Amino acid sequence: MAQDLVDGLLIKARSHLPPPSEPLGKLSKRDRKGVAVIKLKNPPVNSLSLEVLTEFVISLEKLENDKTFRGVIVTSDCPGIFSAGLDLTEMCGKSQAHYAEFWRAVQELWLRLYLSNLVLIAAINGVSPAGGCLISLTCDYRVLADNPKYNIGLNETLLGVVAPSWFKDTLVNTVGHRTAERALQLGLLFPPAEALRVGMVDQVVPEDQVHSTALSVMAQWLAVPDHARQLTKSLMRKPTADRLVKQRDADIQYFLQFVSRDSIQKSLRMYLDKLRQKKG
Ligand SMILES: CCCCC/C=C\C/C=C\CCC/C=C/C(=O)SCCNC(=O)CCNC(=O)[C@H](O)C(C)(C)COP(=O)(O)OP(=O)(O)OC[C@H]1O[C@@H](n2cnc3c(N)ncnc32)[C@H](O)[C@@H]1OP(=O)(O)O
Repeated sequence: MAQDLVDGLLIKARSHLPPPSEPLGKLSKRDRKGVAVIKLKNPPVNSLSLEVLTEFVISLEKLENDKTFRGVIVTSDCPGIFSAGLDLTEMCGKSQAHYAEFWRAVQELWLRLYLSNLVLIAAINGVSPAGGCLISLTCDYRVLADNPKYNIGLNETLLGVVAPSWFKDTLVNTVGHRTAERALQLGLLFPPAEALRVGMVDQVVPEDQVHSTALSVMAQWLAVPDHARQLTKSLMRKPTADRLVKQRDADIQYFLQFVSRDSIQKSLRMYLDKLRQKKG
């Protein structure tokens, strides 16, 4: 039955988007079904570039505004990779204006996801570090594929950077203070069994069952009247989101100051170089 709920929507980097005459949404078709699937598709690693962040926000907004939609499954189109997190090249060697625009887009996506009226289920079908993990943490429920390579966590400290307070809050609200503190300080990436044990994900299932499980879970969440579920979600999450909303500009200034430091730029370059040299 749950299969009837699904329809597709692909989020891709702008350069890969279909031409304007062929819009992303085939809303009439999806109208009848009520659930969309957002598949991140920015090969090779689904890094969250400014373009992807922007497209993601636009797509979510469309779905939020179309009252026939009640739920979204967030998943990946890149085999083995849910998302490699924020695109490191957006934070390296760019202008202050670019950093500000990028960070505002990161904030915007987080706010949209975290406060979404829709039911969001993450079908995590690949590795999910830092920003990738954050996206899943904003969802209402996380289903992770049982593959020992599919680590998940906020590993920012290993890059020499710091997860901002709202990343930290999102994790604390999911796994509790002590687990979050240890995970954040050590930059822990949890394999599936550990992720389940600490509550970073809600379910670990065989890889070929991630999507069907997400669908079943969606059906359960959609069985609750929307208004009651939405108000409850807002009660739980709005105080956390409001902390950022009240100081968005200050948060951007913090980010600018932090990311512009020579030492931080050096750390990020070294990390990127290490990733690139891995192949050679
Ligand atoms: C009190 C003071 C507080 C102050 C706080 C203020 C502000 C906060 C400041 C900063 C906050 C920053 C928050 C950051 C969040 C992030 O999300 S950072 C990103 C973290 N991501 C990672 O660590 C993952 C890195 N990638 C990998 O580990 C692997 O790539 C993989 C995802 C496991 C996939 O592995 P594999 O399939 O083997 O692919 P490759 O490693 O070969 O990668 C292919 C190409 O992709 C490039 N790449 C990988 N990840 C990224 C990325 N995140 N961004 C950009 N590019 C990436 C990689 O370099 C390869 O490129 P080439 O093909 O070699 O060119």
